[in-house]
Amino acid sequence: MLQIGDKTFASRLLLGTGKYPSFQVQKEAVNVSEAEILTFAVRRMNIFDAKEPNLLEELDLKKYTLLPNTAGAKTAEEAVRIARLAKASELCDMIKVEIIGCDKTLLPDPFETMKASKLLLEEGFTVLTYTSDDVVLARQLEEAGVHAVMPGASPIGSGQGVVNPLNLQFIIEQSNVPVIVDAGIGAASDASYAMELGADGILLNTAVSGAGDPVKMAKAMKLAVESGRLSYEAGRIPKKTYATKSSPDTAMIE
Ligand SMILES: CC(=O)[C@@H](O)[C@H](O)COP(=O)(O)O
Repeated sequence: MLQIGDKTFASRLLLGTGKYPSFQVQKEAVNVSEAEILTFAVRRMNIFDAKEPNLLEELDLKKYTLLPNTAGAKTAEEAVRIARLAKASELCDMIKVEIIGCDKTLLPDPFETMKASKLLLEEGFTVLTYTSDDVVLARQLEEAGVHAVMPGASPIGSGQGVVNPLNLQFIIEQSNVPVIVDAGIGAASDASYAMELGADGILLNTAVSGAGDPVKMAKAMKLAVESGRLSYEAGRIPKKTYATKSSPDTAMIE
């Protein structure tokens, strides 16, 4: 089970809700993924046009935990304002802190991210923080009290998969809070690999919403996260330079 703050989840796949080709496909993909945590950008919520379909209105909120994020914020103050708005809507008291510091790479601003995380912790939020794969920053965020750290596998929407497995491994080894690998996953093998490294969960969006068949990819991601976790728990064999026979040399038929 994945535990974040005081909540536990059977699924270790967290799904983003942006950029699907249609509302129907979005609904089906969410369903097939069996994700229990759905993230959405508070600033992009459809609260203005009652005629437009709105996933949040259709969801069985007993089945899903909503994880609002502060996408669009460039400063801690903006992120805090967005988080308060999400809390006021009574959808959830969890918040994903996401403060972009560079428009080209969409990498997070470490200083504003730390500041916002601390302010929101003081206000009683359950804070999950999107961060780069910086090992020291991840440790300092945990020391500040965040409930989960969310290092990127690679830039948001790039689909490059895990570009720095060593840093992810260091973060995973040092962390006492869940490590959710967030952003950059491109294929099921990327998700499985990150889970095999020991990540506690994966948050992804584009790999599913932008896939040729998003519903099929949602299923693939569900299975990949599960198989990666099983493989991690089972314990992989050590890598060796040279071959080792896989059947014994003894008791051979002459
Ligand atoms: C940090 C961030 O915004 C990510 O959560 C994003 O929503 C998902 O990234 P991908 O679209 O690359 O999966």
